[in-house]
Amino acid sequence: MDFYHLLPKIELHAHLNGSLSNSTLAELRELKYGKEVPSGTDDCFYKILNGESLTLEECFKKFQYAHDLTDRREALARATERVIEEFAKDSVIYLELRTTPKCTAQMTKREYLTTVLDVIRKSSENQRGIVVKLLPSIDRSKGVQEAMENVNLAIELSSSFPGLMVAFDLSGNPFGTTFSDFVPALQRAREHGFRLALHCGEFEDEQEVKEMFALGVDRIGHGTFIEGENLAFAQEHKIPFECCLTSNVKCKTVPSYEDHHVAKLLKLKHPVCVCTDDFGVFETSLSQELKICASTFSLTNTDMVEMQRNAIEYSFASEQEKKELRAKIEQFSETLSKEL
Ligand SMILES: CNc1ncnc2c1ncn2[C@@H]1O[C@H](COP(=O)(O)O)[C@@H](O)[C@H]1O
Ligand SMILES: [Zn+2]
Repeated sequence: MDFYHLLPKIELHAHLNGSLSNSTLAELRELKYGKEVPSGTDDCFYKILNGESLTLEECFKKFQYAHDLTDRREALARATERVIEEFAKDSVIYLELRTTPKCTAQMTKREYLTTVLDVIRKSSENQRGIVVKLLPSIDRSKGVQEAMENVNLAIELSSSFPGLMVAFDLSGNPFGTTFSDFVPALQRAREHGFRLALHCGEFEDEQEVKEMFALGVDRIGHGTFIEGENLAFAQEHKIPFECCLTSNVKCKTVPSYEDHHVAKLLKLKHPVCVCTDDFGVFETSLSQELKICASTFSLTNTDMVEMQRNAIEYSFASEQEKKELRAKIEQFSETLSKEL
């Protein structure tokens, strides 16, 4: 089996509903609508079911499908299980999964969040060799009131799920929203012990990045357009970047793998971790992302092991968990050096 698959990996930036593979979508579709693919099913889902290649626009439709198919507890639980299983199958040993709690016709936001948390708790009880944490997300497009609702809900539930919700994410379509409006909610999360892993500098807005830094960001999601003074600040404070290569190339926020900003960060020896973002939507895996990173920037296997070792330090795992994760990487590294 190949090195990237076997390498014990750390995933720090993955959205639950973007991480549903084609087979998971097919399974959830059957759960909701039955075996028959009804006539009139749009071509795109038909392509997904048949594993045909998709255009970018069709890839983005997967978010809509995913949201439709995870609108009730059983389906959401199944989706969460599948995502954890597929990361574990890819030798991911630590996963920080993020999701926006949603209120649907069939469930409340509280039910949404407890469903996901219950599955995560069970997955660690089953000892699948993967540690999973949850980062509740704030979807910017849903507005400030929902943001505060999410924070209050997470605060309320955190004592029932100790150690599982470690940080808050801010994501979603940023256009037409103002970051400062979300500061009170994020500040409240912070005061209650949540770290902040925000989508930051995903588009060009120097001022917004400054405001995020002023609030305090523990990790930067993407950071595509962080340059100049802001980059200097990130360097001074050693704020890690979560770099999602295929996501950025497919969304065209970077022109190519070669031109991805991770190149600049690697050169600066700035803390970075390579992540998938939405492996279902962008049809990738963490192994594949690491392989692309290594081959594009001529990194060795030793460099890639080191990248995973470093990612442990950027994670929001507890000290005990970090110790156990480090041991797994060391064990792999020793086996590797014996084979050489
Ligand atoms: C491509 N780059 C991105 N930039 C910003 N937000 C993104 C994103 N990819 C995903 N999301 C956010 O995650 C949601 C899906 O997962 P959940 O329903 O929360 O589990 C999307 O609806 C969007 O809000
Ligand atoms: Zn993201």
